[in-house]
Amino acid sequence: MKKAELIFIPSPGLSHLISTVEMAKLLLQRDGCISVTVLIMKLPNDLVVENYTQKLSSAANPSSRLRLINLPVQDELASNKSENFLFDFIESQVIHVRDILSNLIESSDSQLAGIVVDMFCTSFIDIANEFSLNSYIFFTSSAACLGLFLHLVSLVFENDQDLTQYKNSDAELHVPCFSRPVPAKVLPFMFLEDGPKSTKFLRYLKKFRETKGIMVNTFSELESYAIQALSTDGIGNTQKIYPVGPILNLNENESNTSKNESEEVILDWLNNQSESSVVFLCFGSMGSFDECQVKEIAIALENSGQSFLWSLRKPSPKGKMEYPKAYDDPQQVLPDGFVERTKGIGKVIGWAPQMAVLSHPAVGGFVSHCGWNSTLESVWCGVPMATWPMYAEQQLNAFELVKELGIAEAIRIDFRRDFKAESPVDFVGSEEIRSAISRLMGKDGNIEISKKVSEMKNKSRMALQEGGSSYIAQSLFIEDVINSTA
Ligand SMILES: O=c1ccn([C@@H]2O[C@H](COP(=O)(O)OP(=O)(O)O[C@H]3O[C@H](CO)[C@@H](O)[C@H](O)[C@H]3O)[C@@H](O)[C@H]2O)c(=O)[nH]1
Repeated sequence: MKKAELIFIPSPGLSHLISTVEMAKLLLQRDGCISVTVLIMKLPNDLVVENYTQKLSSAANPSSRLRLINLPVQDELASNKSENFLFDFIESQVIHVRDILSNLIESSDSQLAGIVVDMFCTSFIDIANEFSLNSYIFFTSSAACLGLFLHLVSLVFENDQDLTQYKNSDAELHVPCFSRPVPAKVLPFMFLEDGPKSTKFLRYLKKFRETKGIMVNTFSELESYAIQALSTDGIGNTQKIYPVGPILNLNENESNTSKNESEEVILDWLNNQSESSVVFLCFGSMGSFDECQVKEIAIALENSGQSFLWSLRKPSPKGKMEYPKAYDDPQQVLPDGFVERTKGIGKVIGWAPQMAVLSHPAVGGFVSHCGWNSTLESVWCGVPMATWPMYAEQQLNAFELVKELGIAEAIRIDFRRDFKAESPVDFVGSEEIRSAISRLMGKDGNIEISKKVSEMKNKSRMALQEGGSSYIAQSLFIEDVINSTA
């Protein structure tokens, strides 16, 4: 039987790549007729992604229906410091993607069923159109975020609104995917800046309308309101929405970039802590704080008396889009004597084996930047969160988690940090952090939250089982793909 081949094109960076690859693997597992080629874009000097793709390639067996093609790394872009760096980089790949698609159409023993791009890669939809291929989106954030993005597109392109009016504004927006008004303070900052970057991103998002369907890394039980709104009047278009998640990397070995601290040592340490006693702090692949804020967190942890596991990494060099790296010696930024005084109850690490940590029974709470993958991982493991968003759509996620879904404590909802770590624009004092951690970890503080998170843990697992909501959504997507190649 002729196979249907999908071409996945995630944007550069680990978080989008990992969930895309996991999505691809799941489709392969679900249907023997599907094969997938993932086109991988690596930013210059991205050793983290390099490491991940190498492990992935060496694990793939030759008969595998998952194929990886590395798009050329363009070193000259390493010196591009423009605001639009990411978009320039992605657009510079158009020519290569066109060549690859053309070759695949000629040579493949499968029929190309379409391309699946993520939110930053919709410029490739034009190429799919040239070859009369279908386009789909794999949306790596929440359904509520998707709803907001589509709403902003219609405000700008249909209602001629200028989004910069919401910068530093106390206004609230009525967004179909949210049951309550959304404060302008939690809108992704990128949209509020006057410049080519926000215009470009909005144009990318407008192209969602040209796709046949949108797979969202969420599940119906978690975001029922948003998904209902999207499926009825949220978009006003004909795309199908497929809540297919949570799509997680349960085999972390592939993405573990740990250098200083092996997973074993960390898990051994957790093994010696009592159940639900440890607060885990981790701020995603790009998360870091300046020294002042690091000290404040340390004071809060010490004053809380709570056991802790803290993934602490140093800010990337100014103006560089690099992952923060572990400190050679974290004591250089921690308060004097902190490591000594907290020995036994606390551990400071670099990159964390996050899924393994969240799955460990000793972990009772998670201070998170609210990246969507981290959010889903926390829900999957039934660990309540405290929100400390930093950039991208994380403030919106924090708002959703705390106010809409009631599954997280707030440290802050609208904290912002400059993506390029050029200047901290916000600061949280130790007492505010300590008191949120106490609420998160306290025996009485978060009963409602704990209850809801533990319900969602069960529901997230059921959603993926045969007959579950996400399983059915995956089947519908597969049916659409197979039918369109018939
Ligand atoms: O020390 C670490 C840090 C991160 N991770 C993993 O890295 C991923 C991080 O993903 P996510 O939580 O989504 O955060 P970001 O890396 O910040 O992801 C980007 O992409 C997400 C999905 O679109 C967005 O929600 C975020 O705002 C955006 O910053 C997760 O799987 C974590 O388990 C680790 O394993 N160890």
